[in-house]
Amino acid sequence: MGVSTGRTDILTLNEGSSSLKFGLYAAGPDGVEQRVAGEVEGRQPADLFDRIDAALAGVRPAAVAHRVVHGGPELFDAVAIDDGVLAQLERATAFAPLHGPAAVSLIRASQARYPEVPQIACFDTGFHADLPQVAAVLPLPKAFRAEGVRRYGFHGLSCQSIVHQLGPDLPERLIIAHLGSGASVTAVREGKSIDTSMGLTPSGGIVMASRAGDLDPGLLLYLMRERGMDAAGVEDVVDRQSGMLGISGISGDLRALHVAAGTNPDAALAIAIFCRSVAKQISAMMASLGGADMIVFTGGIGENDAIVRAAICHDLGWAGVEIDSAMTDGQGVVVRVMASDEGAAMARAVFGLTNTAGGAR
Ligand SMILES: Nc1ncnc2c1ncn2[C@@H]1O[C@H](COP(=O)(O)OP(=O)(O)O)[C@@H](O)[C@H]1O
Ligand SMILES: CC(=O)OP(=O)(O)O
Ligand SMILES: [Mg+2]
Repeated sequence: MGVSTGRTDILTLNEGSSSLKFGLYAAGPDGVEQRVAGEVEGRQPADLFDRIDAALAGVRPAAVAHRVVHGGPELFDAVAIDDGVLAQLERATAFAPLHGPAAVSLIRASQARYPEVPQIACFDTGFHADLPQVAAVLPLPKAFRAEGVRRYGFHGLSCQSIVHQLGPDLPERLIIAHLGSGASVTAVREGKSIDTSMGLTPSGGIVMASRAGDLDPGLLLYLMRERGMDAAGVEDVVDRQSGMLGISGISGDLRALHVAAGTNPDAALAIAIFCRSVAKQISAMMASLGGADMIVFTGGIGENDAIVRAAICHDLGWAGVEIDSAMTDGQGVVVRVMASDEGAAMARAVFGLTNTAGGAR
């Protein structure tokens, strides 16, 4: 994989629910360095790879890394995609209907565009693979576990990138609030995930842009029984019509909600419910960790929305959380804002994989 030069050019593709981010990283034994960054709003346009190639300016990647939200019950570590893996990924779309099919079609398109180039899947679930049973096991009949029904947890590449960036500053008890279109909160002890808000699928946990997050299961039964909805109908409601979009009736994007909030009480309510939901989940993670030393806000909202961060921290004042912890005497919980770099986490995983596998040097 061209490692003989000491650097491997890795194209990273990160398809989220609201955007497609790509990057070119030069990876070597001493780490990765980002050379190109790009983002496409929405999802896969027809000319995606023309746009990417234009941004790469003639660089031919030695590997393409794909962020895959869910690998199913067997795939957690970065893996080269062959026909067998692709079949597993297709089966795993059942666990992530909002992300899975698009990821598989992106992999196929990338294989067609770069047929000679290894395609590597990097999983959001990897960081949470070893969740302790008390967090991983869902309170259903035991037989369901055999078919892979468990808490998986997502945004793991984002969490890995935060842990990596913290380096020697990594505290024992860390809570990562990844707040983007999809949003989740993860409890990290000594660099390892010990609990996380999302469950079997990325539909669960905190309130999101258009996803409801955790719901009373009886509500789903109500929709099926009283509204006659089938699985597709329920999925559309809970994944696409709910969350801040559902509450406000206008948008799931906080930038639009802040603009509307002054005159539209439902927009203000959507923001308030989102912030409270995040604060409650952070509190839950404090229970799992026995307190917290640091909270990191990341993701599109976490990195950019100071109003939301302040509202969440206000709700957590009882726990010693202060938004500007640098101003305090160091007794409270440190609050940091950090940029998620899922691409770098993927590039590091791909470089590690190709080296440990003894890939052509
Ligand atoms: N300046 C901002 N203020 C508030 N929210 C923002 C801002 N910039 C981006 N966002 C939010 O971040 C979301 C995108 O976050 P991101 O982590 O990139 O999501 P995803 O990976 O799910 O596509 C947008 O939908 C928007 O709601
Ligand atoms: C797992 C998930 O929800 O991802 P995203 O936030 O990128 O949509
Ligand atoms: Mg994302």
